[in-house]
Amino acid sequence: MSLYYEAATVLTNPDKAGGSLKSRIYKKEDRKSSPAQVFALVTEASKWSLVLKEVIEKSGLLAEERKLTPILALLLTHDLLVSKNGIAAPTNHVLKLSINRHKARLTAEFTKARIRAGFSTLEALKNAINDEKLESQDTSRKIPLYPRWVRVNTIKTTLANQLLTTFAEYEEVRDLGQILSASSRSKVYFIDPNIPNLIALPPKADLGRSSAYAQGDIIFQDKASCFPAYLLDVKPVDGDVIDGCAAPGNKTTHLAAIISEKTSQTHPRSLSQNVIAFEKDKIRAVILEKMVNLASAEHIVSIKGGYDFLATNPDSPQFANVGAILLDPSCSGSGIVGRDDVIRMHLPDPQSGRSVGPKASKSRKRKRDQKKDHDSQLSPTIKLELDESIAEETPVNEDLNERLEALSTFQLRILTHAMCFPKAQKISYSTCSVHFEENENVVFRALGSTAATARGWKILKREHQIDGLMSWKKRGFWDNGKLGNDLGTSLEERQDVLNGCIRCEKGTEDGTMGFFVAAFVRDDASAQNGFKTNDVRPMPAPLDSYEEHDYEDDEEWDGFSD
Ligand SMILES: C[S@@+](CC[C@H](N)C(=O)[O-])C[C@H]1O[C@@H](n2cnc3c(N)ncnc32)[C@H](O)[C@@H]1O
Repeated sequence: MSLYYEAATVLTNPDKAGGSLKSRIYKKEDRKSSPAQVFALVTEASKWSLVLKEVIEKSGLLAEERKLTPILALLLTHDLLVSKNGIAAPTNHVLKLSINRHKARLTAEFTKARIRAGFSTLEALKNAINDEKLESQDTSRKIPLYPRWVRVNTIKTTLANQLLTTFAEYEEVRDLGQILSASSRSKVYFIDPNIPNLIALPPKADLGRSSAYAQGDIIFQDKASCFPAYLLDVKPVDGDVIDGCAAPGNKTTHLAAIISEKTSQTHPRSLSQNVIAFEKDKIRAVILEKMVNLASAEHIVSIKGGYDFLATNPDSPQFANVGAILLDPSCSGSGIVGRDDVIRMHLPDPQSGRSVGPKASKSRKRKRDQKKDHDSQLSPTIKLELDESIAEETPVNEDLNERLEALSTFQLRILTHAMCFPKAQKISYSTCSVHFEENENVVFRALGSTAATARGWKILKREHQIDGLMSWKKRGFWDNGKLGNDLGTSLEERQDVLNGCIRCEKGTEDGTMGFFVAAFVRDDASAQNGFKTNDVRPMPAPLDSYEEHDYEDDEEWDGFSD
């Protein structure tokens, strides 16, 4: 099979093979062309596809060359007009013959398209395409740009060291906006002012094959996802830390990094503080283990794979030293943003140019007999994920209200369960949801629970939060219709709780996903003494209890990401 047929098969994906574009190309063994050649053709042709789609449509190529599908036409036109080496096929190859017949018309349409786009030379057009300037003008593209957030893994390295090595050729910019508008080739970084050891790179910065990433020196993690471990502000005096819902492990490894940094400052030789990471889903627990090992956090993290955090007994001696708990339970995922490291291939309309060209009427006659091309039925734009990534959460859309009720019941159970650990002094609760039901609603109901009142759990007020988050402006909100007013709190207390809640919005200049986090601390003086853990056990699961999501991403793990 020729390079073009092979590349077209990768794009149409008739076997419905899962995985990213890279894994589909590089893992398939029975291919004649080299994977690098197929990958280069597909990615380069995608970059040019906005322009070439127009060229092909105006030339009437597809109306005349019935052997060509829109994808084949795009790949061949790319090599004919843009590639230095031209069409990679013998002179008498059927595909080469069919595209070469239209060389004059395609070249003329290409020149007109370039001039219409405002570029006086081919070189200027090439530069604009490489800098994705045409893509960013494409109005069909609604995904806002997000930076590529990179957390430096301080278990293995330091920010200063990474800036001198991995990012040695990069230049620092002082404004996140410069990062958001930078092209993927720009070597610029921005040091985040809120979270230590976090930097932002241009949205499509490709570090997935860098040795720093492969060795676990850097971790791709959204800024908002770094808030919970940082807000928990674990210190050596806090003892062990539980991560109740850990996979794929971004927050677990962040907790481990914070512990390792603080311990090396205070007790350089001893590391008696552990993170106990629970993950109910066995497949995701394997991913968690890989991530913990890659981050070199295995001496700090003890993984409880396949364990339900809700089934733990808080009074068990193994948790006697647990002083802090991080909870990032399953949620609707409504705050998740589609990452922008996908490539888009804009396909020419197979019906275009039917009236163009001398053979158009003849080809119309043949129309009914013609077997429909497989890829002519594809959507006009194919989106392909470049790299594999394991999401922290899988968004769900169906039956939203019912889903939110079941999820918030589960989230409240898990939070009130955490409040029962006798030595725990701090808890962080987070979701990547934008819904009040899963966020402030859960916080208020947890604060009103017997578990909280018996043990004196309060919201961590804004003024007591760690500096980088105290200064964060977006705070919790109140939704009148969704939680009764009878909470037994004054308006002032309610406002204190809302101010303690931290929100991130997606699609803003902050460059984060939609996210929520709040922390709780124990105030022993206000605890209603005399309760035993059993008295304050959280409510039993309701009939329509939360059911685990079907995680789509349980295929072979190929690196970790947000
Ligand atoms: C939102 S994800 C956690 C993301 C993770 N904190 C991170 O930053 O990479 C929620 C995880 O909790 C797990 N989970 C849900 N209920 C659980 C339970 N009762 N006990 C332990 N793990 C649970 C899910 O399988 C899922 O992997």
